[in-house]
Amino acid sequence: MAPGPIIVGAGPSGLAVAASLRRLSVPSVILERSDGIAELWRHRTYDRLSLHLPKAFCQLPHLPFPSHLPTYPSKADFLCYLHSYAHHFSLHPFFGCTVVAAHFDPTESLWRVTTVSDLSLQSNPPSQWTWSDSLSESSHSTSEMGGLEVVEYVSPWLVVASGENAEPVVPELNGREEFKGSMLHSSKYRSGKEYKGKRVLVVGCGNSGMEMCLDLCECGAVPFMSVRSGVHVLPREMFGTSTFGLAMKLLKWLPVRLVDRFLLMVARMVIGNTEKYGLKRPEVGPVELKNATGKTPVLDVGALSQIKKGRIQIVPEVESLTSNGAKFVDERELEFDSVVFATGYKSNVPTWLKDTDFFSEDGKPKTPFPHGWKGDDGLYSVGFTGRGLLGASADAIKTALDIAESWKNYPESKHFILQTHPQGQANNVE
Ligand SMILES: Cc1cc2nc3c(=O)[nH]c(=O)nc-3n(C[C@H](O)[C@H](O)[C@H](O)COP(=O)(O)OP(=O)(O)OC[C@H]3O[C@@H](n4cnc5c(N)ncnc54)[C@H](O)[C@@H]3O)c2cc1C
Ligand SMILES: NC(=O)C1=CN([C@@H]2O[C@H](COP(=O)(O)OP(=O)(O)OC[C@H]3O[C@@H](n4cnc5c(N)ncnc54)[C@H](OP(=O)(O)O)[C@@H]3O)[C@@H](O)[C@H]2O)C=CC1
Ligand SMILES: O=C(O)C(=O)Cc1c[nH]c2ccccc12
Repeated sequence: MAPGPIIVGAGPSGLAVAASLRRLSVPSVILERSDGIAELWRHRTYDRLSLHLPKAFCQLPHLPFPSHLPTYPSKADFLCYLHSYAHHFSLHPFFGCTVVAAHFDPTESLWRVTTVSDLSLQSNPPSQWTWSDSLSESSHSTSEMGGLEVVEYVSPWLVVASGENAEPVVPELNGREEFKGSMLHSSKYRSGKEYKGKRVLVVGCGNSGMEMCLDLCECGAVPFMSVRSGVHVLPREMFGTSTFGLAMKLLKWLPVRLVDRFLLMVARMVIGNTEKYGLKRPEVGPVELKNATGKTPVLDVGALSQIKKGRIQIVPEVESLTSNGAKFVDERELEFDSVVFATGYKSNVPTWLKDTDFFSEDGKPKTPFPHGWKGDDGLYSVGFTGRGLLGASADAIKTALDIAESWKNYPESKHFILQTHPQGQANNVE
């Protein structure tokens, strides 16, 4: 029996909800598949990554970024902040614990969460802990599975914080097996240094595709960017302030469509007509599209000027890969040394969360923002709003307040307090 809510994922969302709970004196258990916090940011992002939104829009609840950090902190700055956040709130996730199944047990009104634990990733395997309650002993069942251990955790509350970007999406292009060069997803791309002098096809023109093309360019490679349905490119800043911040301010007073018209008008003045370079704009405006589909506008950090100079070449949708390159839907055929798929990510919730219709097939809550954070029977989702870290923080605060209320009313006899945890792992409240 977990000593409080079970949180799946130790990314920014999981840490934010655990910290918010801790401030309300509610202990929690964070289950994380990786060997440390924020696996996406540590292991699945390119070297030159920095926040595209000003730090004020990316900080987690109850602890601002240090003032000495630049407006757009680097990946290293952000990771440093997340580590100090976990330290500040004494959060100790259980690492190496992949949640493989979770379901609500209506007879006991409890969530049963099955994990496969990779002991090599854990400094402190959960099975070493002792629990104060007799019930907890009976329900904390473990069994060995080769080098792995299967552990079931049980709690009245389950917080899904496994992320919208949990798994890479790679399209099943015709001819994939024939292509002889290297192929990888953007989550495996680190730097353009490895591609000096190479012709690289980047499939996808979101923030990842754009920035990797820029990186390739700066490292002496020859990038081509394949654009399928189009993209809104906006300058990162307008009138000396961040475009995102300005849009947020305008949205307080004006309808979305008017804000979009304003952003597109200023964007045209600042960066020109992007359609001229093969970057078709979607019919729907950038904010409306983000709200409706989660598709993020690109905030330009330099790629556009390389596109204008012809150093990043725009190509249409890929029709198929060939042994030494790709064919495009306009029948052109070009040679490439490597293909990088900047084709986005998906949630993995449908693979492990069973018997609930709270999440849809794409692994995100069915109920639209801002109401998608709370399901039935003590189920919560944090970080699935399509609104980045700002949305995750808002979810975390609401979730923690709601759980704290129900925790208060939960019979004292059922508060299972983890008495000893030799290496001090759980987010226990003294
Ligand atoms: C390249 C990139 C740059 C971004 N930049 C920004 C930005 O500048 N600003 C912004 O607001 N947003 C940005 N985002 C959006 C991003 O989603 C958020 O920054 C943030 O990482 C979301 O936090 P999260 O905790 O919800 O998800 P994640 O960071 O993905 O964390 C989820 C955690 O859950 C773990 N997990 C997943 N499945 C399981 C499982 N079954 N069992 C156990 N653990 C599991 C993962 O290992 C991971 O540690 C960016 C995204 C990407 C890909
Ligand atoms: N510093 C920052 O703030 C950064 C933030 N991010 C964020 O990370 C998240 C993921 O971004 P990203 O990795 O760019 O992914 P996105 O989902 O934003 O973009 C995916 C791109 O791949 C294209 N695509 C998908 N499938 C195919 C296919 N089968 N054939 C051709 N093209 C395809 C999409 O085109 P189509 O529109 O046609 O589907 C789109 O251009 C976003 O929220 C983004 O904002 C990423 C990088 C930096
Ligand atoms: O990365 C995301 O999906 C975010 O929500 C943060 C973000 C990065 N670039 C943006 C541009 C417009 C709106 C949000 C973002």
